[in-house]
Amino acid sequence: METSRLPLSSSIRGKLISAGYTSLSSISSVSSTDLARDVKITESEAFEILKMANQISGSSSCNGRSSSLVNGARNAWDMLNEEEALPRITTSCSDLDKILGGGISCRDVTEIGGVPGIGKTQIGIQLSVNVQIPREFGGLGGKAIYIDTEGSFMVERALQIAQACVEDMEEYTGYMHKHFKASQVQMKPRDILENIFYFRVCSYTEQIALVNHLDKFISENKDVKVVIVDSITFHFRQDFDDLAQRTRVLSEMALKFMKLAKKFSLAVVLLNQVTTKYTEGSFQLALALGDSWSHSCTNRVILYWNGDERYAYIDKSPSLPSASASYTVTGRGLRNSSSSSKRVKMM
Ligand SMILES: Nc1ncnc2c1ncn2[C@@H]1O[C@H](COP(=O)(O)OP(=O)(O)OP(=O)(O)O)[C@@H](O)[C@H]1O
Repeated sequence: METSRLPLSSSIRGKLISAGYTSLSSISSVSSTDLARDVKITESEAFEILKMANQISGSSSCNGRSSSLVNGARNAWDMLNEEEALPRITTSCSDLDKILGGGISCRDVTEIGGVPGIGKTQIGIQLSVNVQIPREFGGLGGKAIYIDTEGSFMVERALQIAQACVEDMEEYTGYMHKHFKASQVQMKPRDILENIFYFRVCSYTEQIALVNHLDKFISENKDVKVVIVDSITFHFRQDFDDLAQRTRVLSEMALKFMKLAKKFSLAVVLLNQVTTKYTEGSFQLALALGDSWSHSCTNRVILYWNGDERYAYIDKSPSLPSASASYTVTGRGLRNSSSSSKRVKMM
């Protein structure tokens, strides 16, 4: 439930939201001293706000949320079957799909990070095209949301990748027609572009507002099966001085993405930049936003160069083994590179 529903003066509500307390759960999880310090109000005002937030969250959980909790345990066998039946979005690079367990997993938040030019945006565009591959071709027949914080999305590039995707399906159909009766490709590159909902976000406040609005947007556009954020980091690295506040706002945002992924069975892909980190006497590359952020995503894939070749490495996953695979970016999009996957880590 949102902070805006608390019966407070607009100035205090504004202070809470700009300090990153955008939901009742974020308020309920801190002490009155911390809240007073962060929001710059007196401790007795903070105490009153906490009391109000706890009362409202308590009554809303009695009205339904807690009952679903106590209804309780699911059995692990059902969970395993559900997990195995979950659709995955192909990356168009079978080596990469293989180490990802078949592609980018729906119902999860996957972070993909790497140095500039490694191909993060290319992967983002490829996934927003591939999520639309019709079910009869083994795809999801979904739509994509592309949240562009950097201005990197190139519509001409999306068209190229969409054309290649349609051509691949036509080639497959031609082959299948020779041997079986296969369906015709109905989809045109224009349809693919029409099914990418593009949002350009120019500040972190716009980013927070958009993420808060996504639940409603996806409820009205239930075919959305992937949300790409390119990149999650950009505005938060530029405009934030208070690191503790930045961590809190981002953790809240990550939680919202996780909820969306579970509620709508969709994949959330957060593209991230890299930074240098000083450890054990030397500077090393690490994904931006620090260690506390690294707990916010289910899976983490790091992209890196090995000589002239691009590689992807599964850095963190609750279900996939660490592994790396090479990939290449071609005019037609992501594809296998000539060398096969290896188990090496470069970052
Ligand atoms: N049409 C194309 N044909 C072949 N390769 C391409 C094409 N378009 C882009 N690329 C490759 O993709 C690279 C750019 O990748 P991308 O923009 O995804 O990087 P990025 O990781 O998002 O970088 P940044 O962090 O700067 O946004 C180019 O340097 C080029 O190697």
